[in-house]
Order: sequence, then C-alpha cells, then structure tokens
Amino acid sequence: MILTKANNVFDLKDMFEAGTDTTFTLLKWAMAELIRHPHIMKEVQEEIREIMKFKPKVEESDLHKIQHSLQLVIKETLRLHPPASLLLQRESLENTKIQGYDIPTKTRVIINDWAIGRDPVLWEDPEDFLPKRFLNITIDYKGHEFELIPFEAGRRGCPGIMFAIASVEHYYYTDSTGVCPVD
Ligand code: HEM
Repeated sequence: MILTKANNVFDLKDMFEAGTDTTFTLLKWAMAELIRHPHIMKEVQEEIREIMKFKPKVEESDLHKIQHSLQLVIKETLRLHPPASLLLQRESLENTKIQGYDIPTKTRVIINDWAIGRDPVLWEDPEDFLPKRFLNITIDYKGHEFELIPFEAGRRGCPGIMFAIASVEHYYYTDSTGVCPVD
C-alpha cells in the first residue's frame, strides 16, 4: 500500500500549532477525567508527592522515576480523547486495497482514531475511563500497535511524542506538588 500525506509542506507556524494545541488538549482532557474520577486523581497525586517529597524543584530526572498512575492516565486519555481525532489525511499514490476495500489512485484517506479508541471489538468497556486496563496489556502510543495511534505511525508519525508526554507529566508534577518548574 502506498499512501502519502495530502499536504506535505510544514512551516514553523505549523510546528507551533502541531505542538501546542495538541499537547494542551491532552492536558485538559486528562484533567477533566481526573476531576470526574477523584479516586484516580488521589492516586496520581500521592504517587507524585512520594517521588517529590520535599524537593524544591522538579528536575528532569524526576520525570524518569516510576510514575505508574500518571502514565496510565495519559495512555487512557489518549485512547478516549485523541487530540488529533482524525489524524492527518493521506492520499493514495496508486490503486490499492485496504481490508477488502478498493482505493483508487489519488483518493484521500481519513483514519478515525477517535472511533478506533472506542471500538468494542478492540477494547473492553470502551466508554469507561479505566487507566488500569493498560496494566495487563503492552499496547503503547508510540505507533507500534494500531489499536492506539494518537501520534500516528510510521516514518511521518509525530516527531514530538516525547516532548508532548514530558510536557504533560511536568505539568502534573508542578500542579500536584506546588513546587517550581525545572529551570
Ligand atoms: C499530545 C500531543 C500531540 C499529538 C496527539 C500529536 C499528534 C500528531 C499527529 C497525529 C501527527 C500526524 C502524523 C502522521 O501524519 O503520520 C503529528 C505530526 C506532527 N507533529 Fe505532533 N502531536 C503532538 C505533539 C507534538 C509536539 C509537542 C510537536 C513538536 C514540538 C509536534 C510536532 C509535529 C510535527 C512537526 C508533525 C509533522 C510530522 C511530519 O509530517 O513529518 N507534535 N502529530
């Protein structure tokens, strides 16, 4: 199958747009879900406070410490509320077939990631916010498993994954402990 991005050109403005709106949307949805599920909020807060103890500043190394609940919350938020819910359009370069469907040359293909994240064939209780579902499965958001592709996959997948996740984690550290951000 040969598919290419319909719009291949990115400038600096697109970079800011790609990086800020998406990350902030993830942050807002995660917070909204935590407010709706106070017991999960408490778990995340306690875990972060345990890691931070009485440290005056969040350091990058703190983000690498085990932070189970927060990582699970981020994954589950990306499943239920993918910030780029229809991902980026692709265009077929030649006649091709996807899952039995004929796709002629130059057809725009749109992937509904929002629907994938709520597909009952793929997910148990798909409408429920259950971060702990990720404890028993190896599915990650890095583009290796097609059940969870909020950053898409392949060579043109999002290059900002690590930056986005670190930004959200950093926000929760600062918010939960009240300590200053990293220098
Ligand atoms: C939660 C946050 C983010 C989400 C959900 C997200 C999602 C995506 C998606 C779905 C694509 C399309 C990938 C494809 O077509 O295969 C993309 C592309 C891109 N993203 Fe992100 N992104 C996020 C954060 C960021 C950040 C923080 C940056 C930069 C600092 C960034 C920079 C880019 C760029 C430059 C592209 C275009 C890549 C290319 O076409 O080669 N993104 N992102």
